[in-house]
Amino acid sequence: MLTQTLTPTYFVIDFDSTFTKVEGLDELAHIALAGHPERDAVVQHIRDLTDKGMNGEMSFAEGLRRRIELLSAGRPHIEQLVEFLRTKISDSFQRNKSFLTDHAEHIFIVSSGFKEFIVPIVTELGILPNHVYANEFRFDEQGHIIGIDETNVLSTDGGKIKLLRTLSLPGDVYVIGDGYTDYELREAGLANRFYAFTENIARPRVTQVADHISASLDEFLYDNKLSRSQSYPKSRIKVLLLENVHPAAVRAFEIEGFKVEFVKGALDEDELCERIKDVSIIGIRSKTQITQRVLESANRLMAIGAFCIGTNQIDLETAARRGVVVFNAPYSNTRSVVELAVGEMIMLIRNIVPKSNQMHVGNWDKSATGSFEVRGKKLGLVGYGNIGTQLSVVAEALGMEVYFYDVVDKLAIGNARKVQSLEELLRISDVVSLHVDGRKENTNLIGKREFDLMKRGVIFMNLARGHVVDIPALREAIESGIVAGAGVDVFPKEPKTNDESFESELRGLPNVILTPHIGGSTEEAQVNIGHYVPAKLLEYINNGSSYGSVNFPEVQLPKPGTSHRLLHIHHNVPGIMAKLNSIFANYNINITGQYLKTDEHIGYVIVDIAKNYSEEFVQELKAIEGTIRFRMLY
Ligand SMILES: NC(=O)c1ccc[n+]([C@@H]2O[C@H](COP(=O)([O-])OP(=O)(O)OC[C@H]3O[C@@H](n4cnc5c(N)ncnc54)[C@H](O)[C@@H]3O)[C@@H](O)[C@H]2O)c1
Ligand SMILES: O=C(O)CC[C@@H](O)C(=O)O
Repeated sequence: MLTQTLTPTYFVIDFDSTFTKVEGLDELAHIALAGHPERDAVVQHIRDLTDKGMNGEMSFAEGLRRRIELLSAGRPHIEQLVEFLRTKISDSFQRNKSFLTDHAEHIFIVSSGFKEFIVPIVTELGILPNHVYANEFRFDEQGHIIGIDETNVLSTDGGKIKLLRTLSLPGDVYVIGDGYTDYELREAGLANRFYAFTENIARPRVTQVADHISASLDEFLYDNKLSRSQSYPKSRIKVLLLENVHPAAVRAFEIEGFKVEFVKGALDEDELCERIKDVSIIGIRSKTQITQRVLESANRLMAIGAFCIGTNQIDLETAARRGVVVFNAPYSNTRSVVELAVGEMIMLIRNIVPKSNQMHVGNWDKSATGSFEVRGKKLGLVGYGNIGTQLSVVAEALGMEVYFYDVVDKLAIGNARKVQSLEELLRISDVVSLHVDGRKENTNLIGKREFDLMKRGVIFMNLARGHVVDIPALREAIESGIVAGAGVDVFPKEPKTNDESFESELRGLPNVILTPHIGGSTEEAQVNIGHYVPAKLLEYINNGSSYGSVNFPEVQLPKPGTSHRLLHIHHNVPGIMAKLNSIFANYNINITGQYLKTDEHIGYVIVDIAKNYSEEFVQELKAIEGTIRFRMLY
């Protein structure tokens, strides 16, 4: 942790919706009114009164009096409330217990809530009991709440102001809270700064007047250069998710405390250059092009998540040279593509599409002409990777003979047979299915020459990438009868959103199944991807692990434990490690773990250190010639 301290400063912290995620009095009503026929309505009434008070729309004293009247609670309910509040302490307060204990002498809880439930909670995190200023209940002999201590200054309008005047703190005062009454301390000149705390609730009337907005305690501590649990506050990390990725992904980043922006469609290059400026993580699918220009506009970008298999839409090399790690989901939708390919293959070879279309206009054409079984037919797979091999297994189970051609020497699975050239594969196959990756060199891999090599009456399928097939040549092959049926899921030019129309020379042809790039679009695949890709990205952001990346040296790391972890990404040129190590030696810093992986262009070194470090040490590491990016984790 950074160990700088501040000149004498007092921290005045609110309780409800700041120290805890909820409003204590609202929750007390919820507990006390269990079984009451109108519980929801009464609790809602109490919440409305709380909100009015917090927003400064109602006299505080009046709101408090009316809430207490509605409560009908007693001591046992307060005990239950305390148990409940223990589970509702704001995440960033829990993470930063050491700040609360280390600065206990300078921290005051000033709240319009009640000591009976505030003291047990805050003292567990190191707050001194005599530094808690809050209201107190009055009880009857049976322990029922019958009112509040009206002599307590906090039960009156302007109570926090009056209290702070009496405290007369001898130094700077920073107020952290979510309510208007917290801001009023600043307005009254009793505080130097007011931080609107928005981790649990952001009230526009309060944030508008705040000196700063802090989405977490880490952000407050970061602003004030105080020791904290996060080197860089997560609430400042912006995640941009495009192309309608699964809600599981949004949740994963929000739970982590990141700021998430969600966009349903893709963005074009200009829009993206603008939107990506302050983004740290971007999630896309197949439509968004992450070009060199986009990457050059992305000043803060650390990682890209391709919520799909293909990564040809991303300039992977430029990303790596800029220290941006790219992850994809290499298997999450494989099965979905295979099932669609099998379904289409059977529909096409049976000539079902024209027959179905005829039925819709009233024509009954019961004939077997031009309809075949897949059993015993030769399936030719171009590309024998994850999808190709899985399709191979399923097709064999259907009784097909499987042949494949791959540029890499691949081991045949089951009874599938490897052929030596694309030409040979095209000549022998009854069904040709493309499953190559989208590298540039595969542009127009299948054109007129290749269609001319195929058997007359072949079934042709492309569920890989649009640019792999020369579309005019495919149209010609369909019209000339070489291709008897085609299934096409991917196109050289695809609409960016569902509102754009689809233009293609393949429209209107017989026995052609056109699908809108949905090979991987099943609920199962999308939910898998929605969990898988964020997990990879978070492992990289939180831990430094690049395992599974498609453009970066892969390192799988243990958790940093109590060490500080330094991540240094550099151009792969000689001498960098020697320079790094000499800086560690000069500052007498003990290394507890070191991991290094390089590829042709970059080096990625991770160093765990046991000792506190200074800002000069960090600056020296950053200044090493050839450094691309430096990050500190703890
Ligand atoms: N339609 C969809 O919704 C959808 C869904 C998922 C994947 N895909 C696409 O499907 C394709 C295959 O995916 P995968 O997961 O099997 O990929 P993969 O990387 O596992 O396999 C691709 C295989 O193609 C081979 N290959 C590349 N170029 C070749 C060439 N010119 N000739 C022969 N072999 C070649 C590679 O060596 C590799 O074995 C990718 O293009 C992917 O983007 C589409
Ligand atoms: O869902 C997508 O946009 C892409 C699906 C597919 O082409 C992939 O590469 O996984």
